[in-house]
Amino acid sequence: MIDVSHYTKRYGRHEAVSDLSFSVQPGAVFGLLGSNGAGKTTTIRALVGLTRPSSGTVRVQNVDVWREPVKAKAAFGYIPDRPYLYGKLTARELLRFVAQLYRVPAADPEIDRWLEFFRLSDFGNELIETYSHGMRQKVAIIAALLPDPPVLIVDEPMVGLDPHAARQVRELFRAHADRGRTVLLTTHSLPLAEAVCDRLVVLDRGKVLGEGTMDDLRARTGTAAGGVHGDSLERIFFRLIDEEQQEELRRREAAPHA
Ligand SMILES: Nc1ncnc2c1ncn2[C@@H]1O[C@H](COP(=O)(O)OP(=O)(O)OP(=O)(O)O)[C@@H](O)[C@H]1O
Repeated sequence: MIDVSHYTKRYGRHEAVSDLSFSVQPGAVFGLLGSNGAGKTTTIRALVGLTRPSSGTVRVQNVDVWREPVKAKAAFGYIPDRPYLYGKLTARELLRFVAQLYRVPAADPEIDRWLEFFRLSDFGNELIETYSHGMRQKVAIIAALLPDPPVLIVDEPMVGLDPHAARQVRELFRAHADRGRTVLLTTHSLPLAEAVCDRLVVLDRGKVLGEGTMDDLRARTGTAAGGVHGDSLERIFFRLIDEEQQEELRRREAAPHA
């Protein structure tokens, strides 16, 4: 599970994320949505131990990421938006290295299976520096999933993937959660979020505009309920952003010199 409690991140006087709280239970895919600069990557970086919170706590599998980083990091796989992979290793070498770090038993057949799954078998012994962007992204996804982590944290997973791979990855995330694991992802793809996420939080300029299931968000925004027949996430998303902009306008009119 993932637990974010009153998380705030400040850069100088700028508050990138303000008092964000949410939790994700095993078996669920949770989507973190928002406009550019909303604070999605900042939140993910706190959760994976890369950017220290200004206040609040972030926990993975009941372990505080900033108090017990090694224990927390053993519990999650992380797919960054711009993965760094060792270019002078082949995909097989890199994946064996990951398997050793995470003590994955009998990893070689598993690595072969993953390479085959992503149509990379013919390239498994080529240096990663020769790979296309999408091929690197696939290797990063395999590296995160190879240890079968209880928690998977994903920042913008679909960038650079072809439509076939994008569908595979979408199904992988769903299947991972359906096996009792926890998945958190950020994405700008509203159709992806709508297809795989059980719950969502919509952020804008560091603040939560809405949180819950699709039907919770429909109720919150007054859009039409009704499961798959209800209003789309796109409509809900724009309604939330629109409401926030009108609210901002009212605040400015009330205090023009603030
Ligand atoms: N290292 C940093 N120093 C100063 N400000 C930063 C830093 N990293 C992020 N920010 C600021 O924090 C805010 C949130 O950025 P973040 O990268 O989390 O947004 P995002 O929701 O992931 O956006 P995008 O969809 O564009 O990737 C932005 O205003 C950004 O300028």
